[in-house]
Amino acid sequence: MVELLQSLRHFLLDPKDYLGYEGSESPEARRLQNWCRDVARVNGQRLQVIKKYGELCRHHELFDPITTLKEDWFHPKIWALMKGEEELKDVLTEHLPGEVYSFPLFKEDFCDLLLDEIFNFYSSGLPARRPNSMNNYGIILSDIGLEPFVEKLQEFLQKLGEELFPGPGSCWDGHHCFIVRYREGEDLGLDMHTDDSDVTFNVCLGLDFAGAGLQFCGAAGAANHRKYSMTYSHKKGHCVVHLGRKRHGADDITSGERLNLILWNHSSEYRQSKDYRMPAYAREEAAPDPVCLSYTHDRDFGVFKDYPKNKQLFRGRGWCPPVNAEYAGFRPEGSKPSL
Ligand SMILES: O=C(O)CCC(=O)C(=O)O
Ligand SMILES: [Fe+2]
Repeated sequence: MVELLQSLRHFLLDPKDYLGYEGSESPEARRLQNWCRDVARVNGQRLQVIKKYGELCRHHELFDPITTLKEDWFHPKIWALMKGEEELKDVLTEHLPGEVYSFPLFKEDFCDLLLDEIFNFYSSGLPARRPNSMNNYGIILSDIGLEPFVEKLQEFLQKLGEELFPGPGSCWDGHHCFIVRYREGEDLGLDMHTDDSDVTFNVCLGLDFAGAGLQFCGAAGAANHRKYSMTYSHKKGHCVVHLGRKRHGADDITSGERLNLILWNHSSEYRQSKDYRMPAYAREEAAPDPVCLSYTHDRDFGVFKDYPKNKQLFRGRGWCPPVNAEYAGFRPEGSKPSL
């Protein structure tokens, strides 16, 4: 153990020396040097923002690394479940066994408090990275000083993950937690996708809105990957939890504004398993359901739908389905139907 920690320390302090690249001008050494420089720059900027926002934040209790989560933030049913005073079946709605569930997580007052903090960050004018390539208006919570809150929340939800999704829901040791925001003139909805997450929690924080159903299709690699399974309707304070590999997407908001907290959980242990490293990829059972099509991922999107405005650049970039998983009668976009 001591040796392992010493090696880790050596690598973190001086990766070039650790890997024997010191003094070398090889492409690998240069790549490593550039990578270290980029990571240091991004991390430096992030720490600056956290420090500055520490002086501007409104709800200090959210940022405190020491104190535990407050009972008063949580819906009484989930709190009681975690204390062993409620039964799972009385707290949880099972939408798709082993794949999608929902439950009340936060009290409405706590959603308002969290949103007050988020809007305060927006109005601070401090820079924030976008949570992923698809959400352009969200915030990564660790980037504004809320990493301790995210860690405590993940720990709080771990038992539930383990019970509902043995494997992907076990032994979480990483997270990516962010706010997504949808309103007129900004992002309206989200294309069909799977998450870089083993298990995803998605909590609606408000505000008032219409539309924005969360559509679920099949799991990546399953014969029904692009077949419709259900629509979840968001409710303030309620959380939907699903396998990251389940294909899902958000309908456009038709009025109002929606902000959700998304918690992606990673389990290194699960990621070393055969199930994760060598997943079976079944042939698709039939042509996709239109609601399950993705303009960012699918090779046949244009066969069934017109590309949305400003999304033409994705044409021809899709990978799904892989060649060996094509359904009978598949044709990629741009090809002529056979007579
Ligand atoms: O907008 C939503 O509710 C879903 C967001 C989502 O799936 C994601 O960010 O990965
Ligand atoms: Fe997602």
